[in-house]
Amino acid sequence: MLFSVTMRVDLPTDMDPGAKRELLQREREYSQELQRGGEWVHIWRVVGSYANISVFDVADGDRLHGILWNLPLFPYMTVEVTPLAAHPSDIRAG
Ligand SMILES: O=C(O)CC1=CCC(=O)O1
Repeated sequence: MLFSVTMRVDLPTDMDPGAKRELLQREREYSQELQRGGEWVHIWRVVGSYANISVFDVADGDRLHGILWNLPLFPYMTVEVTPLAAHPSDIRAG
């Protein structure tokens, strides 16, 4: 199943710089592992925002929930999930 996920990040302005660096490093490693595994298909920065739009290809909503819940940045995120379906006008669809 394909999902579009918008993640908005709001870190506390007074967060310890070392803790912030470590958190962002863990987030990057976690994300890149899922990208290499094929479940995190796209990640795009939203221009002008500390936010991304990502596309996930996962078995079901439970799997996506598990992935999102375990994001190191999850406690500092607002997440919006949109399930995707094939569009009949897509020229790539058989
Ligand atoms: O910077 C972001 O948009 C938050 C994020 C999610 C995965 C990642 O590597 O960074």
